[in-house]
Amino acid sequence: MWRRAVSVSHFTFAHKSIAHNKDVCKLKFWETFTTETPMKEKGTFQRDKTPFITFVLGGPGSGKGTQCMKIVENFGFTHLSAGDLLRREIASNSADGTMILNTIKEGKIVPSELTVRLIQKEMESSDNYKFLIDGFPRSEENRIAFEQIMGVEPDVVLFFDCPEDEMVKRVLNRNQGRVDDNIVTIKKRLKVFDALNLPVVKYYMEKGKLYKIRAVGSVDEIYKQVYPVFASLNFEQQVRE
Ligand SMILES: Nc1ncnc2c1ncn2[C@@H]1O[C@H](COP(=O)(O)OP(=O)(O)OP(=O)(O)O)[C@@H](O)[C@H]1O
Ligand SMILES: O=c1ccn([C@@H]2O[C@H](COP(=O)(O)O)[C@@H](O)[C@H]2O)c(=O)[nH]1
Ligand SMILES: [Mg+2]
Repeated sequence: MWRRAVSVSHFTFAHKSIAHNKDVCKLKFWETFTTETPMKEKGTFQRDKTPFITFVLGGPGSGKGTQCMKIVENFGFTHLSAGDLLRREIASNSADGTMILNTIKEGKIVPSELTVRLIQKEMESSDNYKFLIDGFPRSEENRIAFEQIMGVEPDVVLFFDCPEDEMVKRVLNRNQGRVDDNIVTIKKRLKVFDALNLPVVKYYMEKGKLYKIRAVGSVDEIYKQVYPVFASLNFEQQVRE
């Protein structure tokens, strides 16, 4: 099992509060939004090098992917977008492709074990040890499955807090041909986010691992809040010419 090498307890600007407090405890609704099946077995992730894992959370269109690209450039992380891994499964006509496509179209959550196995495969085949896991965990089920299968927890959790009207505007303007970038699915994704993802945000806030980023303004303005989180960890930065 991987063991933690870097403690986050020395961070100087811990998270204080989250928006939508009234919405964070709606776990009982999870069955409405997920195609979850029970976990079959517990396991642990075997690898030589201790990983440094950052979960990147936030609603649809909050700018997770955009900010991850900048973190990769400055700090040499490997970016694993759970949504991209699932879309790759669809594109490769895998056995689960149709189920994944239908789940994404409905804005629901793909069974945890499937997503965790995709992330696990990418992490285990990577030479890197620093990972940004973008758009995961989407629910407490996801979080628990990751911990059980991988045997590790994240070191840092970023939460991009963005007003709904701004998220909707960004998603509708994204123009990347995604099947879920339409107003009907966006409304469903926002409901799922409130009901299932915010409890995960709350969990990591209570664990002292959460960094809430106010995700409004320009990309660079937002990144000014993100940069110090990683700079404070003394990662050797990539020098770009
Ligand atoms: N600060 C910003 N201001 C305006 N537009 C932005 C900003 N950040 C990102 N965008 C744009 O908004 C859209 C959504 O951003 P992005 O794909 O990074 O969000 P995301 O959180 O990864 O969304 P999803 O969860 O749907 O994958 C993109 O078209 C991106 O270029
Ligand atoms: O862990 C995950 C991540 C994503 N999904 C499904 O994919 C879409 C799109 O995800 P993005 O992060 O916005 O790219 C999401 O709405 C879910 O349907 C998932 O099930 N589990
Ligand atoms: Mg994204």
